[in-house]
Amino acid sequence: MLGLVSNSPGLAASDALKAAIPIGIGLASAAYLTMKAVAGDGFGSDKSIPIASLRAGDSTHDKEYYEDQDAFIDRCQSENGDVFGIYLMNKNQIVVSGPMVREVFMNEDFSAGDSIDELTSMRSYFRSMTKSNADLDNRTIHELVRDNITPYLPRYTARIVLQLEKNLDIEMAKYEATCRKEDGRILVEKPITILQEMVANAMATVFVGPEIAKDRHVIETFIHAAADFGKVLGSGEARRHSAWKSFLRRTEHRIMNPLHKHIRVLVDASTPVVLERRRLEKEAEAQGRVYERPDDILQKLLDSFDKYHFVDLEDVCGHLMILILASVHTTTDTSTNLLFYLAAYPQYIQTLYEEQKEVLDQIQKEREAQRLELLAKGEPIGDDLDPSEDRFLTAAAIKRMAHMDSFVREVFRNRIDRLTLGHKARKDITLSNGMVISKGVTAIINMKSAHQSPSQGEDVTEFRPWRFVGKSKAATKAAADFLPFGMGKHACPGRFLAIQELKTIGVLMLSRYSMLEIQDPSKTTKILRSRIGTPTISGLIFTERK
Ligand code: HEM
Repeated sequence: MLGLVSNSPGLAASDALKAAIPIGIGLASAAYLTMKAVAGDGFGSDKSIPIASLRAGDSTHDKEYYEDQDAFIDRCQSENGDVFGIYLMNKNQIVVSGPMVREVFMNEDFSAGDSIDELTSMRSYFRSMTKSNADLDNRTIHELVRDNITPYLPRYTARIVLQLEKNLDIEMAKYEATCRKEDGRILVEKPITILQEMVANAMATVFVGPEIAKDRHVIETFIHAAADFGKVLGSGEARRHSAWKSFLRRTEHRIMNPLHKHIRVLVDASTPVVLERRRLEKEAEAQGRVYERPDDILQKLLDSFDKYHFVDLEDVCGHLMILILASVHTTTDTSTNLLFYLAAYPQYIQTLYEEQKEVLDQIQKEREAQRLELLAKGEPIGDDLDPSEDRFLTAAAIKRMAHMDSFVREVFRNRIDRLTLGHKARKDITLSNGMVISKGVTAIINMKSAHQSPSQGEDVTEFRPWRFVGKSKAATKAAADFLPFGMGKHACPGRFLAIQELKTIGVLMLSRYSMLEIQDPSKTTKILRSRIGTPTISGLIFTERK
């Protein structure tokens, strides 16, 4: 979900605002504007919450924040403590830091959905894509992932890995043919295009099954839906619209939702397949056989049609579309970013490569031992112990790669926006320090306070990829010290799939390439700290493993 919102760069909102504010504001008028912001709208009535001062010449906090997020937060926190007001992204918000972060995530009267909707009117789009489950706080989308993807992940893994591998080879072959440099070095100017193909194909094979995923239109939908959506979501100005304009905008969304054409693609591609599945099921029933159900999310949703109150196939595809929006772009973006981290820190590649060899060696030995034991007992060796599969990247193998897991977690820790995941108060809420966040006000999370707290270990401002090895801190563990997936009841249910894909992509890349280099090293810092959804601004050079 995050990616959808972040598609709209934060600066665009401040740019829009800048246009409305006279240039050349001095210290005095800046102070006036701060006061106006406080009194005018949104901070609420609790005067004990301090408002961060504005830098001389600034009319909002956007510029200072985006110039150096860490320095901005350090200044504000040292001047105001853990809870303070800021004017960012066209909006008055209360920054919540440290131990109180947990209180925001765990209190159901704070709503991340309300906050995103205020910025983007996203819900009106979603409502126009589905025919059921219109209730604001409906948990269906969460449950679809929790109940139909996560528990079956080990079963889906073989298909996901195969698809990632296949598309990596197809895409790299294109570059090898046209962009091969000397010494086995291959320049890829837009690495995200490789990851788009890999992730879209892997997600499609699980979401709609291999047959429907063969349809190129379906893959294009998986790749482009989030970007098309991002274009119409806007950058936050919607919130400033009058009630009348907001109404018009919502009506427009219902009629001109660009995602309707993507839903049509899914419906058209899946209709014949679903009909054929029905026919085969009936045939099996008539012959007294057990129908072997296809193993994909579409089938699982059809099997639970009544449970989820679906209306028809179009409705099912609308729900699938929301899952696509939540999953494909976020995973594509973060896996592309992972490659840039591998390129920026080449000194860690050998350890990661050795780890994958060691894990696969170990699994091969264990399977050999199991086969020998069965032989010794005179028992048959099943297909599950087929020696040709000894070195497959199974879910269990990927799970054992502790260094890769720690690397991925550290990438998230390092990259994350320092202020994000706003939650809007649905009523006046008193924090444990006695401060009250008023109804309608957004509490925004100080990620720096969570991700750079002393509990993270040494050198918290540095990238230390083995920070979490040997600790019980898996990259999937959503908690107060790791918040890229949120935490609590609404924590991203797709994180298990996302992390598994990210680790697999890292493993596959390093099994084929011994080194990655950033084509334009001057962009390194900017890329490593880029927001989810921002375009990659440099190519990557891949060196083939000999
Ligand atoms: C790297 C990839 C991903 C990132 C960074 C990410 C991040 C997030 C975040 C921050 C939230 C909001 C959590 C909160 O409100 O506390 C969220 C919610 C959600 N995500 Fe993800 N996500 C990713 C991948 C996925 C995938 C692969 C799926 C589906 C297969 C998915 C499905 C969802 C859903 C359904 C929600 C809404 C949960 C709710 O409101 O209860 N996400 N995600």
